[in-house]
Amino acid sequence: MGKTLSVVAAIIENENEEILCALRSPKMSIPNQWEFPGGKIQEGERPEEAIEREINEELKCTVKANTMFLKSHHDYETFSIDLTAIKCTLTSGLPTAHEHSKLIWLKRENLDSLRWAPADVATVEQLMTECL
Ligand SMILES: Nc1nc2c([nH]c(=O)n2[C@H]2C[C@H](O)[C@@H](COP(=O)(O)OP(=O)(O)OP(=O)(O)O)O2)c(=O)[nH]1
Repeated sequence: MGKTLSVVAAIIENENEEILCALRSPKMSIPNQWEFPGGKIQEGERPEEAIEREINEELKCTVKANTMFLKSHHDYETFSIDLTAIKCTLTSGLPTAHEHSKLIWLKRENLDSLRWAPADVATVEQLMTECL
């Protein structure tokens, strides 16, 4: 088993109660699969700081980290991920895809229509149970 990465991911909801979903590009690791935007926590960073930095870098907008939503662990074949999903509020600008192939807003009930990165499935399921 390879190394374990600590990764933060943003759950961003808009005024229509839709959640932002991002398609990883063919050039990224885990290509062509959907994720919640974010990235690796750097040394010395708190998860809240990491998600605010990553969203600013990747989507060219700003968010505020609100509440921790779900921590999950997933073993890929060559590495593992500790994923911390954090609910965030958009504070300025609109998310735009720079590194991703596409961004879409989806209602919770439709989240399982996408092919998610395997590490995200637990978070997707938790989000979908919130709408029951
Ligand atoms: N950002 C993000 N990464 C995820 C999710 N689910 C999942 O398995 N991953 C994986 C993909 C990558 O192997 C790793 C995060 O790397 P990344 O490429 O997004 O992070 P980064 O911007 O810090 O990476 P780098 O290219 O700057 O080194 O976690 C998710 O929901 N969001």
